[in-house]
Amino acid sequence: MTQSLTNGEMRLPADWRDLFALTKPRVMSLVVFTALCGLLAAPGHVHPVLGFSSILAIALGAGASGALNQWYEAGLDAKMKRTAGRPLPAGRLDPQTALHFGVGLAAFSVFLMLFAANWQAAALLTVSILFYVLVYTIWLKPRTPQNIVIGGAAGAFPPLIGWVAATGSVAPLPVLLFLLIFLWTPPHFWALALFVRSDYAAAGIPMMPVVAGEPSTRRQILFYALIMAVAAIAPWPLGYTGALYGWCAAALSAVFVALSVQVGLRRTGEGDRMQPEKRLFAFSVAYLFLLFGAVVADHWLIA
Ligand code: HEM
Ligand SMILES: CC(C)=CCC/C(C)=C/CC/C(C)=C/COP(=O)(O)OP(=O)(O)O
Repeated sequence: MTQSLTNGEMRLPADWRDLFALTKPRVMSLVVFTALCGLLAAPGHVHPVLGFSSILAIALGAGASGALNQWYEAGLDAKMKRTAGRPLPAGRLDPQTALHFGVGLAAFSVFLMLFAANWQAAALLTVSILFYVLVYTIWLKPRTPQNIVIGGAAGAFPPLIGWVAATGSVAPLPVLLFLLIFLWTPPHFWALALFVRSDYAAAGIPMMPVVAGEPSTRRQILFYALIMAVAAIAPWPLGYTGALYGWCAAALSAVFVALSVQVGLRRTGEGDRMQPEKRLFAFSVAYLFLLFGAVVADHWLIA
């Protein structure tokens, strides 16, 4: 494998870039950020090297689960416009390499966590990887439109894992943060599913807009956004965070709910370019980045 120079810029050889793409780096950036915030918001002091290694373990574990997800779904991904260009359906990577990469990285991430932090964090990391790959990808996703409601729990684990890596135990605040991501996932994903519905229909994946239709999906987005807002603000009145977090959570959640009302009260997006749905999807990502940033800022202000 040689490195190639393109336009004067050093680029990774194609196969390394494909392995990297297999880890879903853009999606996992938010997973890793929420994990880092969980670790930084925990009480006590974590040695920087051990803290860094713990977050690296979560990044590698999340990446491994993304790779295994793509290995299992290569056939489905080939049927959808959004995913047809991924390394496996596009034929740039062979399935066996992807499988070995995913399993090897998953095992390495759990051992790294075991050495860098504690067995509790390593156990939680194992559960999240298995949850995403076995419970969500293999079991629920092809069977039920509730797939992301239940399976989405996998994506809610990282801040809890970060906290447990730092402290060795669970506490109310990271459990509330788990609940927040759990309730955030349906509006995050269904906003996107509304505008790529035909992709999922073509691949025969029973996502909510395909099975229950648009109006029902819109109502459910609004429902989850409302209870998510309550869960987001709750740590403040319950005394687990201060007012800085509280006001940030209230302001950000107000915008999230306002965008969800726009999506929720629309009859149909057909005939236009689904602008409100795209706005909600984009904001959902910014929302979680900012909210978790606020958890850490609030913690440092109080500490
Ligand atoms: C089962 C739960 C979830 C499902 C089904 C889901 C699905 C998706 C899909 C299909 C995309 C489109 C872009 C792509 O394919 O790369 C996406 C984007 C994204 N998701 Fe999720 N997601 C889920 C949970 C999460 C969680 C828990 C996080 C992080 C905490 C997250 C963070 C992101 C980010 C940051 C993007 C934007 C990536 C970009 O900029 O392209 N997602 N999600
Ligand atoms: C620590 C750890 C293991 C974290 C896992 C984090 C996790 C479960 C994130 C879920 C986010 C994600 C990539 C969803 C994509 O759904 P999809 O696979 O249905 O999307 P696709 O249609 O793009 O393949």
